[in-house]
Amino acid sequence: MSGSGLPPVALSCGDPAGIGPEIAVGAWKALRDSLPFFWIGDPAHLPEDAPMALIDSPSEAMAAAAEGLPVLPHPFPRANTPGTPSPENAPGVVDVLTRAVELVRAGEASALTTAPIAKKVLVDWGGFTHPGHTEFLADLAGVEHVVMMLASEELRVVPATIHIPLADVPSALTEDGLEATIRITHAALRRDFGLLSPRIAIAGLNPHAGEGGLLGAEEGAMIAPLLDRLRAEGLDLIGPLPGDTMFHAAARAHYDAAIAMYHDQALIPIKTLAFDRGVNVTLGLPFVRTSPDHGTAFDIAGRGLANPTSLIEALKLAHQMAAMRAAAS
Ligand SMILES: NC(=O)C1=CN([C@@H]2O[C@H](COP(=O)(O)OP(=O)(O)OC[C@H]3O[C@@H](n4cnc5c(N)ncnc54)[C@H](O)[C@@H]3O)[C@@H](O)[C@H]2O)C=CC1
Ligand SMILES: NCC(=O)COP(=O)(O)O
Repeated sequence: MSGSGLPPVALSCGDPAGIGPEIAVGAWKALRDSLPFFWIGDPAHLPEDAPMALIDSPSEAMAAAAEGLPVLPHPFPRANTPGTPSPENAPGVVDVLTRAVELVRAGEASALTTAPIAKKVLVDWGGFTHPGHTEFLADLAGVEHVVMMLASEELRVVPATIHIPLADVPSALTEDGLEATIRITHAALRRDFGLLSPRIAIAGLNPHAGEGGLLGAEEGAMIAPLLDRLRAEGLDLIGPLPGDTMFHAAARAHYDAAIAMYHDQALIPIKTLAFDRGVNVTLGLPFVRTSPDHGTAFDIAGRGLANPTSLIEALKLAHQMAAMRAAAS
């Protein structure tokens, strides 16, 4: 237990050939006195000079943090080569993730923060059958619909469809799916972000939100009628708005979160505004999960260039959400 009375946050190693190991050490340096967390992975995959403290159980993390990054060891078959993912190590990345979830679900960890994985590496070599953590965690938890939110001080944004080809977006956008996304987002803004009457903006799919049907039909046929129905229940919804103009500073002042129709419509604005500080949060799971907004950054791994700030923000948000849920229960 920490000073807050909560167990520590579990941090999965992600792909060890990416920047995960070095930013975990950076996060420990920043948070060692304020936020208990532990890293699950192979200690031999950490940078050579990294201060670390091996632990046998998450309950030892708080005390161990005085010495170094608390590490719950999970041996991998191969040594690490930063920048070059190893086929032999790929199954271990998935095992660590599964082990971290088990610790959270057993109450030994208060929340899960994940370091980045390379999806294709895990699908090709790791027996992974999902396009990302979000879908994998939903499956592990037995939840049908979860929501990906990217959060920063400047903007919170949610893609209504996630890791699918752009060509599949129109058929994947269903009224039921969008309704679930709006409801889960609304509930999370209240529960996890303390916003009693959240204002949510919803993007259109097409240029100019369809321009009255001239540039696309989805807005008039599905999105606008759904928003009208939910507004009648009292939800504070704006839209459908043109995706190209809803993210400038003055527009952002009118909402607490924006729901976009596809991955890049959502992630381009937040990564432009706050790439080094954005946090990816999965909403709708029975436990808290956050992650940095960036990926494995194989191009700079092991070179001392990686910025740990997004991971630090992810750990802080995980701890804060776990504390809010504990206080409310
Ligand atoms: N949550 C997760 O597990 C995520 C995983 N990915 C995965 O990461 C892999 C690489 O994806 P990319 O599109 O190249 O995105 P990326 O975020 O890994 O890299 C994009 C650019 O930003 C730089 N960068 C990223 N994080 C940085 C940091 N902390 N400090 C300094 N520079 C940083 C990289 O060097 C690169 O130039 C893909 O396989 C993708 O699936 C991508 C996003 C999230
Ligand atoms: N672009 C966001 C991303 O790929 C993160 O996905 P996930 O692994 O958190 O599902």
